[in-house]
Amino acid sequence: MKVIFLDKDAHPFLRQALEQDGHTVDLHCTCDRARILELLPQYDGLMIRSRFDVDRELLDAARRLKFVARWGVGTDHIDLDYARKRGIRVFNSPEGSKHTVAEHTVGMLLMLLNHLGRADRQVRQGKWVRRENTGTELQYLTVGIIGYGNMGQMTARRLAGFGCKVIAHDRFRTDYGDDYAEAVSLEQLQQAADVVSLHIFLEGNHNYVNARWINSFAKPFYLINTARGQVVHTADLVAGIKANKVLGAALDVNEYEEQSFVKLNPDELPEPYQYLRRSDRTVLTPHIAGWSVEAEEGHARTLYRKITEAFAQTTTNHA
Ligand SMILES: NC(=O)C1=CN([C@@H]2O[C@H](COP(=O)(O)OP(=O)(O)OC[C@H]3O[C@@H](n4cnc5c(N)ncnc54)[C@H](OP(=O)(O)O)[C@@H]3O)[C@@H](O)[C@H]2O)C=CC1
Ligand SMILES: O=C(O)C(=O)CO
Repeated sequence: MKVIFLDKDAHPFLRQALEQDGHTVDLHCTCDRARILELLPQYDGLMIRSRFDVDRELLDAARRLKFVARWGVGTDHIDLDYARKRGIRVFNSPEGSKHTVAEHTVGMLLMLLNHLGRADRQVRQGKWVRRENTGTELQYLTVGIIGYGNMGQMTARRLAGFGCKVIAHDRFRTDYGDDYAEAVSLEQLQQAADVVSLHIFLEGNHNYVNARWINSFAKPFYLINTARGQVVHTADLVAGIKANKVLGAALDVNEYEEQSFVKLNPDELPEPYQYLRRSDRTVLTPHIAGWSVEAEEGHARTLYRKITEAFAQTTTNHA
């Protein structure tokens, strides 16, 4: 097979293993989309993170494409229905990043509960503030996980060690097959949770966190979002923080990240986002929950396994 890689920073394992199996791998990392459309007809496989939308136009250009290997998890930029119709397999690699997402989630939660971001900034500015930075112990809290898939399960497993109560709501499943979280309905979660961590995908979940959803909680709560920015309606979240319905928010993703940090000055973003930047009750990270040294190799090995299992043309010992 001929495979085109659109990411020069990808861990070398996948490329090397495919080459050792006799496939050809070409790196085209700096091309723009127009050039990729010209190149694609020659390729059987496409390896991509999230640089371009893998939409109908791109899939049509790739006349002999057999697979798309999504280096990472979210497939919201891939037209999965059309790929399926064309018989193109789509592989992703949640096995690679589920541990680091879980650790990042817990890290952000600890930052919120213990005011670590603010305290760090204050000490750097020469301020020694203690009472205002008094923490809240996780062990006495109930953490509600929304979406009990790869990331949700790993987060529950990490949280179990802190002694807190972990409950989880997943839209279809009620038997989780583990002891880390108790399965509950959304309404039960909204009654009990002190912390909510979002681990749902974007499809069908735009503005999932909105004013009505926030106001349905029995108690003020902390919100963590490592899923997708557009799952949260930012203006409604800010209103919730101002009304003390939301005690704090840790966001690794935000609804403006695509159009802003790539193309615009963050200072030009709308006011709700400026509020999140100014507030002491937020923790903001640049969509890095899924990034760790170990995850990179994990993505490479996972995709190699999935590609070779699907096409079963080679027998190797790499995986
Ligand atoms: N910040 C980062 O760097 C990273 C972010 N992510 C993001 O994390 C998210 C989760 O990934 P992953 O755990 O692999 O996804 P999974 O598909 O494994 O899990 C998501 C779960 O959420 C459930 N679900 C979807 N919508 C709802 C809803 N409205 N209410 C309750 N449950 C719902 C799904 O149910 P069902 O399948 O039954 O429909 C599924 O069980 C994705 O958006 C992904 O892109 C992932 C890696 C890194
Ligand atoms: O893999 C994903 O879905 C990510 O968001 C990583 O950047």
